[in-house]
Amino acid sequence: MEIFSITSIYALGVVSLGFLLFFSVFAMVCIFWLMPVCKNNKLRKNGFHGPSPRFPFGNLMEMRNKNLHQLPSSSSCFSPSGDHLRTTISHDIHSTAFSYFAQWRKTFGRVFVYWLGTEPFLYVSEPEFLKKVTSGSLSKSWGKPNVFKYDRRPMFGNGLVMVEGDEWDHHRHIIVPAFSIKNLNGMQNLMVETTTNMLEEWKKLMDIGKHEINVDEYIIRNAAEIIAKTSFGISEEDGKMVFEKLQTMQTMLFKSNRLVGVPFSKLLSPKKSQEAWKLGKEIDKLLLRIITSRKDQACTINGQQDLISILLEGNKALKKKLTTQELVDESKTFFFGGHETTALALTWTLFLLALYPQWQKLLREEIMEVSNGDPLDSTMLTKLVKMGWVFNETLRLYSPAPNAQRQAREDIKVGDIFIPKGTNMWIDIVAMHHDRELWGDDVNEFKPERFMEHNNGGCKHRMGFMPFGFGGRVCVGRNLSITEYKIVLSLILQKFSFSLSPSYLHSPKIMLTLRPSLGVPLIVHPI
Ligand code: HEM
Repeated sequence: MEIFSITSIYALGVVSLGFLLFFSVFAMVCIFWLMPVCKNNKLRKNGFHGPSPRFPFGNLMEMRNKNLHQLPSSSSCFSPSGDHLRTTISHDIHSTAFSYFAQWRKTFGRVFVYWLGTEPFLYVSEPEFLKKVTSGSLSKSWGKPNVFKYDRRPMFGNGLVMVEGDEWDHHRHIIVPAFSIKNLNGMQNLMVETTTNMLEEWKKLMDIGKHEINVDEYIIRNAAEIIAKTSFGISEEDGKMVFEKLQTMQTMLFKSNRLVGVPFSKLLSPKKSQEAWKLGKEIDKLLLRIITSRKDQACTINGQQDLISILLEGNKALKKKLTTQELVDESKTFFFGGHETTALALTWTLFLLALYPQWQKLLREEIMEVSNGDPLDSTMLTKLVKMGWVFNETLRLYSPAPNAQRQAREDIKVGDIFIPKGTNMWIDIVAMHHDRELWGDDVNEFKPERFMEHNNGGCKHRMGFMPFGFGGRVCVGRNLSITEYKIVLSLILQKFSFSLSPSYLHSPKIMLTLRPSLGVPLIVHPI
């Protein structure tokens, strides 16, 4: 009897395990296959087509293979004369850095469906479509894709870039005043001071006969130092630590061969995921120490409060305050969002000005006209009009933020367009900035003067030029980046002239942001 009951318990256990296994497999098939297929069928039924996905990678393998065939265009094989470089380097980066999208666009049009793993994405590079499905009251129907939330958490936490709905409203309301023109003006001396130190380093290199400088490395460190001081008033050492940890984390999280959307892909590189989360925690700890020490005492730089002090003060006055962890996440967001994008705008500008020395000359003359040799102040910065055109043209050709993503939080119906709840959207900013139909035949030429008469560079659609995003979620740091850009570029142009090094290889690549993946070596000379 006893033996019978042990056997039956054993059998029951095996059967339960069998059922559990069956239901787990069934649930996985449903979540990772049937549900996405269902979503995809709905999209197709509503007229959205695209390349055929393969389980479990979707179109990831095709994307990888298509990009492997695109080699960087080498300038080192040619004589480094300016004219020659101008004809060998192409600004048509959409067809090289994003060749998969460029090819699918030719086949399926400006809006189509492609898959990252088991996640279907509605690819959008048509401004009118984007306007229709996101403007007005529909803006609140979109959030940020869940599939990226886990990946990006160590970097942005639950900061402004990631939050949604009422929580986003609340965060944005507290943060926007910190970026007021008055606050930004107070940060200018610090930007000048930090950049002057960087340029002294360049001068020292030249004094020992070294004229080739990898400017991208200096520019990004300078931008990190500026944001560390203007945001948190933190020491150079702490700033350097946050910067280095963020850089390592970014390399780990956003290497191009990531398997986004592929079920259980994290298990393939558990060490890297763990390491990134560990770095995220270390940065949190450091920022937490800074914020806690600040709670009672505001920090001033040149008599001006830094961003975190302004945030803390704004927070004190509110009924519903940001928690300490939310403040840490916002600080991380400022740090990351605040240095990389501006540094890239400056780096790509130096590359373009090296390629087009006539614009270097024009900008130098403009700085002299406006400042008369005196240190630049905020009124003078607004008068650097041509520099503003160069800024816009650089952001158009080499947009540091190459795309934006959304996920529909509810069914969206506009006219005959139907987008089911849960649909991801991939907005290809680079494609719109390089679209011949929107910009004309000179779309891939560097022509800052196109911004002379129109703020949107004469683009045929208002939303065809959107380096800072669109709608309510437009970049909060826009004015900070323009101020920093004008100050750093003016100081460089006043002291040095530069051309592209023969060792330069043109290799724009996406790693969350759009980077010159092999650096920007310039030959620099004092004026
Ligand atoms: C040239 C420089 C910059 C570029 C090209 C840029 C680009 C962008 C873009 C495209 C978005 C929209 C993303 C989306 O819709 O998903 C965005 C949002 C944001 N940016 Fe920037 N950005 C720059 C500088 C900065 C700076 C200096 C800061 C802060 C110190 C900053 C902080 C943010 C934040 C917090 C958001 C989220 C806004 C929200 O969702 O409400 N950015 N940026």
